[in-house]
Amino acid sequence: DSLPRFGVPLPQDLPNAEEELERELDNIDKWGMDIFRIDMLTSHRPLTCVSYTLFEERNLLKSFNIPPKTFVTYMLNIEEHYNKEVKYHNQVHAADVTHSTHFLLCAPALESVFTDLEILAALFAACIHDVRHPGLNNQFLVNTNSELAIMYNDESVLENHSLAVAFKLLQMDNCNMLEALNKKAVAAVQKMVIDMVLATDMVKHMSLLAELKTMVETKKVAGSGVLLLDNYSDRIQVLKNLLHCADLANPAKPPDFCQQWTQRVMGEFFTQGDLEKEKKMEVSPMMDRNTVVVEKSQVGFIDYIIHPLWETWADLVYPDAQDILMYLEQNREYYQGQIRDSPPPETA
Ligand SMILES: O[C@@H](CN1CCOCC1)Cn1nccc1-c1ccc(OC(F)F)c(OC2CCCC2)c1
Ligand SMILES: [Mg+2]
Ligand SMILES: [Zn+2]
Repeated sequence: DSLPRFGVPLPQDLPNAEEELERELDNIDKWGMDIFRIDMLTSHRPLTCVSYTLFEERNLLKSFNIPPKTFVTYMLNIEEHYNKEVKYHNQVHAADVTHSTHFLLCAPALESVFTDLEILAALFAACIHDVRHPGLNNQFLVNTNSELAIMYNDESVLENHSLAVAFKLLQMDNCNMLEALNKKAVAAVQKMVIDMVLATDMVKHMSLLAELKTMVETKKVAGSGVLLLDNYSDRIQVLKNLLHCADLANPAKPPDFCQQWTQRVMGEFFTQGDLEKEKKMEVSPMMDRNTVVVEKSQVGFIDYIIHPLWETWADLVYPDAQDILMYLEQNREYYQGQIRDSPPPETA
């Protein structure tokens, strides 16, 4: 039983789904790839389709003797363990972050900087980084003394849970995509994946950004312009920031994608806010559907979190991320313009 061409069976009711999907996947090396259309064309299995396409394109299945059937079985299993009812932290977000991770790894400034093992670890981390996300944030799980918060002693609860689930699923029948790697390589991948996924916890944001800024100030560059990273600590620090950037890339995407992501995340946040109200808890900031001004929140999010992070990343890989910064500034202007009675843009 051979695998379908893109790893996943396509919807029967769409006559030319395969050629439509091929057309979308032709953009896999572009920032503007339409992950929402790929979600539709794959009957909501974008993660398996995108990860399979990327691993094939990067020749990682052959390099690490990963049987394609095992890879697809594991990824479909991981995809099943993303929660379809959750509006933002579902398999479409995971596929988007995996694609963004791939794109950022393609930066000329990072050319031949990372080994195939490190690239495998980064893509794997992106695929699994939010698996089994309940659509509730760490603070809520801690405040409600949830099973998960108790299990992980209130520390990076969601991130620890996603990692544990991902490595547990690896042990299921015909799912161990790392079976051909030697013990040392498996241990190295596992450590890198743990370090990267734990770094996606937003509480780590400020310290991660501070380290990135220091790295930019002291960055060593080879004659060819590629980054010189000669120890694990520097290498994993760049990979942690790369995944964190990919996780926080929505405001740096083309406007219509940015706006779709905003709708999804507000849907998830308001659902949590409603639950907090129901439980007579204090409603979290940005989660009260009766008081949040979405456009203002997005401008603040971009100004205080997203732009500082992406500006620093763009410095690190200069001049590679300039068009990403352009989308970010475009989206900021859009939201600023949407704020009622906001001052008109200065005329030139
Ligand atoms: O929660 C966010 C950071 N906190 C920092 C403290 O203040 C509240 C927001 C980051 N985060 N974590 C998970 C998902 C997201 C997250 C991802 C895309 C978001 O917006 C858009 F790009 F789609 C997003 O927007 C929220 C709502 C308005 C402003 C922030 C949030
Ligand atoms: Mg997360
Ligand atoms: Zn995420």
